[in-house]
Amino acid sequence: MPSAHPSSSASSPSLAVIDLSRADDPAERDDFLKQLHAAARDTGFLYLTGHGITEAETARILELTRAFFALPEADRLAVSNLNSPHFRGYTRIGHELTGGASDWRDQLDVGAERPAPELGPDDPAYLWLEGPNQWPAALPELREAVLGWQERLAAVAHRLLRELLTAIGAPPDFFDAAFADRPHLHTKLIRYPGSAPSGADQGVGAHKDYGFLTLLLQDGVGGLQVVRDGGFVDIPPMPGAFVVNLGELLEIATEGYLVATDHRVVSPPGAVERFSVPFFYNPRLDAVIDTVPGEYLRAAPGVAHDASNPLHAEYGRNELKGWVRAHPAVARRWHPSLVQA
Ligand SMILES: O=C(O)CCC(=O)C(=O)O
Ligand SMILES: [Fe+2]
Repeated sequence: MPSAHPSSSASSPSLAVIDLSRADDPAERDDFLKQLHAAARDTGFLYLTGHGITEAETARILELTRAFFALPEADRLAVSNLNSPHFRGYTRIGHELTGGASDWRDQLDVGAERPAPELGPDDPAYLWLEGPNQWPAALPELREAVLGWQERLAAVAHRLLRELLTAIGAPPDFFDAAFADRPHLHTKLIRYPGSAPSGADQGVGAHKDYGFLTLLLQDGVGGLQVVRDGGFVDIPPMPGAFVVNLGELLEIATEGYLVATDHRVVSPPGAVERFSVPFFYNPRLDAVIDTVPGEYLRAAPGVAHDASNPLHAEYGRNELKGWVRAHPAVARRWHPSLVQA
């Protein structure tokens, strides 16, 4: 039974290692589903192997991520997200907020490449989240590489989501319509530039992801932590594995049976840089997520209410909530009506 005790920290928890290739082996399938069910239910976090993404692909995306952040600041600021009503582009270090405090990281937000929507006054504001990306002129190969990566990971996430539904005894195609045509894919290239001069160690503050599934590629530095038994525990990098976690929409859809778990990144020490590339697999913005049917519901506790973080079953609303909270300067510039005075 694969169970990881990753190398770097003696206190690291055992996080399940789920080998997706076992899903296709009739002799292994039942055990695979049992393990996936337990991992999703237990922490909502797991290591995913057997996903079919090659070492060369992951090396390439990390290499380009490093290359992006090595560009002169002027080249990065040329694609600032302040230019984008769609929250796409570059956020400078310290300009993203989580829990009201600055995250000590910079990042490039990318999504599905689509034209800017033409919206009327009655259209939901979350449709602004669709639109074109901003790409750095100084690194022309980034566009094709990131969009290709995003499509590859979407296919893995799609398989995994269907297996997860099967694992809890639900119809595997339950979300297919919600994801059809225009899934809201999102990829972030991130750099954590070491400790903040203030001494604060918030790489990214504790949060839940807003959508369905996150597939995270992290380099070898470490710093990711998840809540467990009331405290934070390290999720060390595991070569060849993605860290997968569940987002708020899966918690809503399963009435709290599956949970979106709080996680954060502690800044690397001193001048050590850490790079990571989370990919967020999300449905159409206008999808309204119904409860997934199944026997499992007998054990579902209901969604936990947190007044500081209202959850919305209309996916676009839930996603927009997150963007406005994390990037208030973009919201103030382009969508002032969404920002409370
Ligand atoms: O960089 C990481 O390891 C995690 C980032 C994360 O949780 C996020 O951006 O939602
Ligand atoms: Fe996250």
